[in-house]
Amino acid sequence: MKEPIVRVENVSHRYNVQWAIRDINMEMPDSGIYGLLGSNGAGKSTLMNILCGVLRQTEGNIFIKGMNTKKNSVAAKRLIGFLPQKPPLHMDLTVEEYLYHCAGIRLMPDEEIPEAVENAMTECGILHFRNRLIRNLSGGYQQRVGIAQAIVHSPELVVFDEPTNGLDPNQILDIRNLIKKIAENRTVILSTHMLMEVQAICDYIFMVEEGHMVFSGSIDEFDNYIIPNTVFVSLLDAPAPEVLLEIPGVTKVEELGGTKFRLMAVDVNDVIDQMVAYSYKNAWRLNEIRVEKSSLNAIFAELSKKTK
Ligand SMILES: Nc1ncnc2c1ncn2[C@@H]1O[C@H](COP(=O)(O)OP(=O)(O)OP(=O)(O)O)[C@@H](O)[C@H]1O
Repeated sequence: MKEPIVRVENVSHRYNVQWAIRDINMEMPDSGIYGLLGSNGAGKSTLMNILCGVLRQTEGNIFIKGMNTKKNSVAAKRLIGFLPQKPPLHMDLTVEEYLYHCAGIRLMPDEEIPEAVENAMTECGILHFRNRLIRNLSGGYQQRVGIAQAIVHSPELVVFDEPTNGLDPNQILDIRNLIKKIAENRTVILSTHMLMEVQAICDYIFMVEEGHMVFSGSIDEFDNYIIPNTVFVSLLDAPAPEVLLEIPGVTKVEELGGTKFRLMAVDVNDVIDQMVAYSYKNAWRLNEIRVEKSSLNAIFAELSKKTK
């Protein structure tokens, strides 16, 4: 059986007396973008730092391609690239000098470094700034350099801790596009407190609240987790709401004004089939019907309440 890229088993961490994360389990079998979502102080950075070997967990184990990071920390770290929340940039070096330095501390063989630095600068769109001091770059380009240092040694797993924090909207879009490109042939873990960010670029979500994992799954599963889907209908010759409530599978009817309704459903697909059939039979003149998904914001608020 193929080893997952990342396996986190019962990991807990305590700073002094206070537990920051408790009994975290995660598995990332393949390439793609895995979002680690949580509000401020939820434990994201603690988990990222442990995953990348910057911090040693109090309890539990982490396996990178089957290697236990406690026992094979150097070999595991070769497979990981990390952009921490505060990028470890050296402002007085040029972009190229800095990336040579980073490739060196990742123990790359000397002869492989020039090509690796060239590739990382090309991938991150900073080739034209190779001779510029990092301090003279904009925030967005400094972040690109931070990303370049995370991929210079061609890691299979790249971990970004809040990579778009503090950037302006255009820079955020640029960095997200770059992360998507990087994830085409690597596994990427991205931590964020922004639901929009997860929605925009992630394939899977892990959500932590107050140190506990409260959800893991795909975006669709996340969306359906707490609040059931609802069906929006518009009928030109609508019956009374009580009549709609009699349709099998409809649990609640909300009037939206005019001849529009929101139907709460046990199974939305089933209710759509029923609604089409009933409308045809009773000549309600169905004008529009569609599934309404709960916003991630609503789910986030519900999940946060659940852990309180
Ligand atoms: N070095 C430390 N010493 C003591 N407590 C810490 C330390 N670092 C983090 N904590 C505490 O651990 C908990 C989790 O913090 P962490 O930074 O991992 O959360 P986070 O989700 O990354 O939040 P943020 O987005 O604000 O960085 C918080 O209660 C925080 O105060």
